[in-house]
Amino acid sequence: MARVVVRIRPERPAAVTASGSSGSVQVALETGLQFDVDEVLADGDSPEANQEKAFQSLGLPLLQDALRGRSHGLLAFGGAWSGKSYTLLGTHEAPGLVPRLAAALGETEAISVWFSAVEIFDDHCQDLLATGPLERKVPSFVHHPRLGVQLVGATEMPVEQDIQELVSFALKRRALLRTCLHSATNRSHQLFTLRVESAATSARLCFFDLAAADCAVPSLDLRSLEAEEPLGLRLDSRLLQASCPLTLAVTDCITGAWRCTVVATVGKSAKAAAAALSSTRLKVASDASPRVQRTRQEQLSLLQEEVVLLKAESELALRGSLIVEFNTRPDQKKLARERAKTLEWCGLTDPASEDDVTPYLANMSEDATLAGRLVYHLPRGERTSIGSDPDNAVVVDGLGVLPNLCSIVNLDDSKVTLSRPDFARAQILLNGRMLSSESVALEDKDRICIGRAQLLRLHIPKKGEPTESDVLSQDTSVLPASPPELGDLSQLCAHSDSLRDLQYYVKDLLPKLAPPQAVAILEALRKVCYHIDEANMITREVRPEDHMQFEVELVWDIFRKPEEVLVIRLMSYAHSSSARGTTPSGQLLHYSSVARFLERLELLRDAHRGFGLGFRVGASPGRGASELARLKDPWLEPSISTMRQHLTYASPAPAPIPEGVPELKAAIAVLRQELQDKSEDLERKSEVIAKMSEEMQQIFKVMAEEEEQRPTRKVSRDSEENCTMSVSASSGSGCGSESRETRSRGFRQDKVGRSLPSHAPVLLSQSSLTPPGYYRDLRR
Ligand SMILES: Nc1ncnc2c1ncn2[C@@H]1O[C@H](COP(=O)(O)OP(=O)(O)OP(=O)(O)O)[C@@H](O)[C@H]1O
Repeated sequence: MARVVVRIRPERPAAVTASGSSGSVQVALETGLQFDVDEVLADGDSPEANQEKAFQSLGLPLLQDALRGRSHGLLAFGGAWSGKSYTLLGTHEAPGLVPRLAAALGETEAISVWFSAVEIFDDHCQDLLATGPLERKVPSFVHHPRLGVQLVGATEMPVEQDIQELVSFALKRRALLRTCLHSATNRSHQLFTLRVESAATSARLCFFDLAAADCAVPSLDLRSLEAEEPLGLRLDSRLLQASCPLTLAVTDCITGAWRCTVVATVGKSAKAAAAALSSTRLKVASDASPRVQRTRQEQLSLLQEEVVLLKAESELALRGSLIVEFNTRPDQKKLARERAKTLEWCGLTDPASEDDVTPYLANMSEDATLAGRLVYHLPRGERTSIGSDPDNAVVVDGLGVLPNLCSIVNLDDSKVTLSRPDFARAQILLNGRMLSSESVALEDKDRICIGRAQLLRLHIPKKGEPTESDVLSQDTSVLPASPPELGDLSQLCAHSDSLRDLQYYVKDLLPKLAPPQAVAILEALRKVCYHIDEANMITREVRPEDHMQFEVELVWDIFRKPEEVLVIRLMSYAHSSSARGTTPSGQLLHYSSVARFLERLELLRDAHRGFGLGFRVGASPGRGASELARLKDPWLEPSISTMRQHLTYASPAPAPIPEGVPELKAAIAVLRQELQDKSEDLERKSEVIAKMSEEMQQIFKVMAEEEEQRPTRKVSRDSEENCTMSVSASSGSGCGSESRETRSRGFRQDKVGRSLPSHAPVLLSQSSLTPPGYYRDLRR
């Protein structure tokens, strides 16, 4: 409940009478209205004594609250010139509540006091302590659910010096109105705040100098207070509707969050006194309890926490909206269906794959971006078949992959077995070795090489989660890292066709060498033979008709490095027919070192890929391939003379480059001129041809007419003479410019001087139509 005090100026109106003692005073008006208040301050003649009395009554409770860390609001209601500002601020001679409180707080140790002054006018706020242009500083009131209403953006000055200077600075900047009664009356509401900070507490003392109802726009609506409804509830609804700065500013005072004091000042006007005393009916929401005031540091950390939360919330909201947008896009469902279908077709999905215990095969690749991209789950209790046949659960296509290569069975998510038919023994390697029997139990992280196309690694989650390095491992070596045992020779030979061909030779050789050297040679042989087998597989698949085969030979210089002891030869086994049958006769195509062979193997792999795409690769050695074709053939070794020939003659000789740019430019200019001359000449010639063909048309027409008239026409000798004379007169103009007289008589002269009828065919002279040299040019 707010404490209500009435202050009556010395010149009190006769209409106001007060009776009763402190704590229960009745103020009555002539009109009959009565108000119960807590205290009445009737001013006497001494201004200083009056102000001191007002401080004792109104100021001390505020001082005690501030020192205890409680905020307190004081609302001053009253008519124009009733003494509101006088009560709050006073004068230099008789300071009001604010300067007295500031002085009292300043005397207390370990407390700092800050002063701010804000004007609320016509629903706008202005900072009265701002030193720049007013419009640059626009403070505002912000309602925080836990910290209450906060004044943001107002200048706060530390109260270290005389506060009167700050007060008079602020008062000079407020909006005033000149009326017929008063020289200047307050047109706006003002809020003066003392923020009191100590190490443990933080409190605010807010003083509202509320303008008289008839002077301010808008003002607090006091009429509804007469209905004695709880103002707190009413203001809450107004808060929601209007966010009026004044309403926001007083919210904490009258909703019970802060303690509140109401001062009704009574001046000379009886009407204004009635309006002011109406404020004494102000009721604070009874169930509200004063809010615990937090220190500045606590407020700061609370706000920082909220900023983090709000950021997270907005981020969450943004992501949520993105997910909703993504999911509601019309093509998403269709795309998801198609993706699921594709994965199903590839054998890459299974309902069981959703749990975390189903074993799976993941591909290994030297390229880290491709490693682990293919994951084949092995459903529990099912047989997962692997091969190039589309009916298999896992379809793998590529070199050395048979239609039905092997199958893997997941028995109970921890026991997994692999079985393969006997004919596929060379096409499946488990950890670099062939399977000793048709069916074996697999272990976690076993490497399974499918033909020469795919290297897969088994993961059994129940036996340990694969690490990231497991999945992205770029170690794609198929053969085991451990060196072979000398006693393993027959098993190694069983792995490899090429090594099997050498087995008797190697068996003889190895006992003659020191054990380390023997192991090193065996290891080198194992690696090389593995690659030779691949080269032979490619060769058989891509060009079976050429019967070519790569083989290993050992150079009998065993003190060199093992790789240098081995050489690779390419043989061609054309079959020759004889009476005994068909016998292979080998022809050596070339030798190469291991390093060179490995380079060639890369080319062969490319050729195999191209073959898969339908390209014909290489030139057959037995079909008299051209030298150039041999050069491009990755199997064949071109002779030195072929290469030299190719380098010398195959590419065209480069055009001589002019020594300097000026010469080049001159050459271009000459060529351009020649081109222009030729095109002009061509134009002239085409004009002439057009004219000639026109003339020819005329001639043919005339001939046709002549033909029709021939029997009736006869030329007289006399007429012929006339014609000759006439033509002589016009000589020099040529036949093309025959005279009017000649034509008028129907005759003209031919080339040899004979007279002809004017419509007879005529050979045009060179001088009349053609340019000089035309016929010469034509002959060219
Ligand atoms: N109790 C008082 N004793 C002596 N002088 C007073 C008293 N109250 C007010 N005055 C004087 O009356 C004049 C008007 O007072 P004040 O400005 O405080 O009124 P106000 O209610 O704030 O008016 P407005 O709302 O119109 O601005 C001032 O010069 C002030 O000094």
